[in-house]
Amino acid sequence: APSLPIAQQGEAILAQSAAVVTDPLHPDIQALIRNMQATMLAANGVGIAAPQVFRSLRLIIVASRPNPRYPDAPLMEAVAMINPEIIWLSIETCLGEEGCLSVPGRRAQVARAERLTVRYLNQQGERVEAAYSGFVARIIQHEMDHLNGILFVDRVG
Ligand SMILES: O=C(O)C[C@@H](Cc1ccccc1)[C@H](O)SCc1ccccc1
Ligand SMILES: [Zn+2]
Repeated sequence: APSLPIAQQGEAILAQSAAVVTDPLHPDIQALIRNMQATMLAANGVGIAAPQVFRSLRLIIVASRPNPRYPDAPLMEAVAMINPEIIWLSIETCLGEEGCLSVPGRRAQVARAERLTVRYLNQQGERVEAAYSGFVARIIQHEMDHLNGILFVDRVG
């Protein structure tokens, strides 16, 4: 699958709220998921949201793996989350360093909820509810922000 161009900070699409995916099993959506995964891997990302590849759709890929900043991050299979909704966020938050494929060269400490529960449709169109914590929860919150037109730099004082 080809690597797609990544929208950079300043592109209008990154500040918009993305649209709900109406047909998760549509071939276009299945192809987009494959292309987003390839794009994320080529860019050494641990996540990516559809608006970042110029598709204003509520679709994210989450793929934590150990990295210099988070050496104990879990190694996980990339998971596609279609129409994700965070249905619970812990009150406890934690600070962690973030970067963004759309804001190259910037790193900042961002406060995020330590734990969350997310409801989404998986690549097979099945409803899933799952709990996450730590770095994976951070990635999900970062990617959900992209679906709502928010960049991590908007959250830094
Ligand atoms: O731009 C994106 O959405 C992908 C980010 C995801 C991310 C979310 C939270 C914390 C860090 C990154 C990219 O993966 S940025 C590259 C990267 C990878 C590992 C650690 C930090 C930054
Ligand atoms: Zn980002």
